[in-house]
Amino acid sequence: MIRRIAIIGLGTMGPGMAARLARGGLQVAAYDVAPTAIERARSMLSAAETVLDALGIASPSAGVGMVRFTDDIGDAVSGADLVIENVPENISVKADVYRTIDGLIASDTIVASDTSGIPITKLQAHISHPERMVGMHWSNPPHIIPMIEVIGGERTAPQTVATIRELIRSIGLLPVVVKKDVPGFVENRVLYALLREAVDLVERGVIDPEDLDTCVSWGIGYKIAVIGPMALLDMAGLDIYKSVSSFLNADLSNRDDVAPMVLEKTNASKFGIKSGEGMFSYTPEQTKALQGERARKLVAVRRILEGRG
Ligand SMILES: NC(=O)c1ccc[n+]([C@@H]2O[C@H](COP(=O)([O-])OP(=O)(O)OC[C@H]3O[C@@H](n4cnc5c(N)ncnc54)[C@H](O)[C@@H]3O)[C@@H](O)[C@H]2O)c1
Ligand SMILES: Cc1ncc(CO)c(C(=O)O)c1O
Repeated sequence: MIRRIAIIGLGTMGPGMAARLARGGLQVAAYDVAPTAIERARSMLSAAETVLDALGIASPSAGVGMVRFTDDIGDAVSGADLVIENVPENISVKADVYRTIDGLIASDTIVASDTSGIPITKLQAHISHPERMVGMHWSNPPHIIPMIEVIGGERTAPQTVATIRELIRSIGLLPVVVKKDVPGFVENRVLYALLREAVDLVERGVIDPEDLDTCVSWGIGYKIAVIGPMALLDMAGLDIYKSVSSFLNADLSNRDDVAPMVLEKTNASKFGIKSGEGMFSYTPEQTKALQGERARKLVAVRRILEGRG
C-alpha cells in the first residue's frame, strides 16, 4: 500500500502534483536540486490548494496528507513507497536521478516517471529494479486535470501497473492504462497530431493564431470535452468520416521535423508564458490574470462535466 511519496523536481508540474496527492491523504516529500525552485514551489503549492478548495476536493477523513519540502534527496526518498521523478524531459538528466536514488530506496519502492513521452523501456534501463518502474503521466495543470496515463515498459511487472492504477483511482482521479509503450503514449500522440496541423496552418498563413484558437476551442475542444473522438465518429457517421478522410488525410501536415516557426521562436528564447513571449506576448500582470482566469474556468467546466454544476 502506498502512503509515502517523494516527488523529485518541482518545476511546472511538481507542486500541483504534491498538492493533489496530499489531498488524497498521502504524505508527500518534495525535493528539487535548485533552492529557487523549492521557494517558488511553496507559493505554487498554496495557489494549487486554493484551486483544490474551489473544486471541493477535501482530504479524506482517514488521514490528512501533508507536503514537506526538503533540499536533501536522501531525506526525500527515505521510507518512500513511491518516488515520482519529475525532472526535465531529457534521458540523461532522468538517468542521473535514477542512479542517485538507486542505493537510497528499498528494492520494493516503485519509481514512476512523469515523462511526456520517453518510452518507459528506455528509462528502466537505468535502474536496478526495472520491474518496479512505471510511467505515470499527469496532464498540466496536474491539480486540476483528473486523467493520468499509466504505462508499463517491457520490464515493468503487471503488479506495478496495477498498484499505480489503484492509487490513482483511490484518490478520486482517472487512471488510463496505456497497453503499449509507444513514444508519447496516447494523450500526447493525439495532442501533437493536433498541434502539428495547427502550427502548419498558422505558418502557411491559412489563419491567424487568435482565430485558430477560437476555431479549435469552440469548434472542437468544447465538444470533445463531452463527446470523445471515438464517440464523435459515431455521432458524425463513419460514412462521413470515410468520405472526408479519403481526400483530407493526404493533405494534412505530415512533417517529421520541428516546424521552422517554432525553431525561429525558440532560437530567440521565445518560449511562451515562461519568457513573456511565444505565440502571443504576456506582461507579468497579464500572466497572473490569465492563470487565475484559466483556473477558474477549468474548475467551473470540471464541476459541470462531473454533474456538480
Ligand atoms: N510542463 C508540462 O505541461 C508537462 C506535463 C506533463 C508532463 N510533463 C513532464 O514532466 C517532467 C517535468 O516537466 P516540468 O514541465 O515540470 O519541467 P520544469 O523544467 O518546469 O521543472 C523541472 C524541475 O526539475 C528540477 N531538476 C532538474 N534536475 C534535477 C535533479 N537532478 N534533481 C532534482 N530536480 C531537478 C529543476 O530545477 C526544475 O525545477 C518532464 O518529463 C515533462 O516532459 C510536463
Ligand atoms: C504541449 C504539451 N506537451 C506536453 C504536455 C504533457 O506531457 C502538455 C500538457 O498540457 O500536459 C502540453 O500542453
